[in-house]
Amino acid sequence: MKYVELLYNPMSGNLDFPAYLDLFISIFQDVGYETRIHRTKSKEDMSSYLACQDFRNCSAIIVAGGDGSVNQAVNSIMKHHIDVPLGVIPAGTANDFASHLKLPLRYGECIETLAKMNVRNVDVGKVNDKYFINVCCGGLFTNISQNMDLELKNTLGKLGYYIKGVQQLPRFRKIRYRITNSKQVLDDYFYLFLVLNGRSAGGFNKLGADAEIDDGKMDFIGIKACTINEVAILFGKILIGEHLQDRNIVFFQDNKIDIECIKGLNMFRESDIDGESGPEYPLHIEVKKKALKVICNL
Ligand SMILES: Nc1ncnc2c1ncn2[C@@H]1O[C@H](COP(=O)(O)OP(=O)(O)OP(=O)(O)O)[C@@H](O)[C@H]1O
Repeated sequence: MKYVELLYNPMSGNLDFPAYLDLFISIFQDVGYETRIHRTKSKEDMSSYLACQDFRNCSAIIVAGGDGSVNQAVNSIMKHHIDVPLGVIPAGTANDFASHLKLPLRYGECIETLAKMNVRNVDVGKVNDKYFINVCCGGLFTNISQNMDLELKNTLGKLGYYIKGVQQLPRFRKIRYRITNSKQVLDDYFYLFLVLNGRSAGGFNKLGADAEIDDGKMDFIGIKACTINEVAILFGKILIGEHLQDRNIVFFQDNKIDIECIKGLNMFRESDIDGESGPEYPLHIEVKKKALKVICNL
């Protein structure tokens, strides 16, 4: 019998996904699949469960959770060469990857879409020994998702990120990065940088340029150290997706980017990948073109 593996993080988003388990089972049953369910207890549980299962007869691994849960699953799938398509149910606070795949945000519609099993190969980012699906970033704001109180996140959702962001403003510090791409070396002071695989991060859905899911390129967006007034104007432009031309933005696309932190390392020792803590500097970032099979709505 064909089956799909459903892994759900019961702590993601506003904790409502478990009420949809029967709907999930019945939608997949109608198209001929049994469901095997694993309720993940922790990050480690997600990784160790995926590492030790036999997926030979499995038609899809479906993760219900936010970008953090999906990131954990992608890391295991890539590291253990699990050749099974990944499906995502946007049950988290920020669901950037699900948006990138154009999956509906309502659970019922999303499950119906996943059951059509429209599989495509998409790009995955790799930084040092970790994989990311949406974003690898560094500098100011980058640890917001990692450090945010779970209750605040679950009650306020994305608004919680913005509130935390505003709280960080008095800590504005410039950081000197040396950034090497295939054409040039940039050495400058920044507040933060983002390397995007898709277009969105942290719920901001117009951050990157128009990008294809399998074009083998990442967008680098760096916000240069500037005055607080200029930062305010820039954030206004980011909200409407008109920031890439701003003089305080460094923007380029490439498939390999190296980033060294020259000054300011004490405060920002680690990077952030998909809202989880990322590797320490220097960062060697590359695109693994079409390396991941996903169920999408494209
Ligand atoms: N795989 C997991 N299974 C169960 N709990 C987890 C898992 N991963 C993280 N947690 C816990 O769940 C909470 C939310 O984790 P995380 O931020 O990684 O989830 P998420 O899927 O990105 O969802 P959200 O977008 O709501 O944050 C945290 O308290 C974390 O400790």
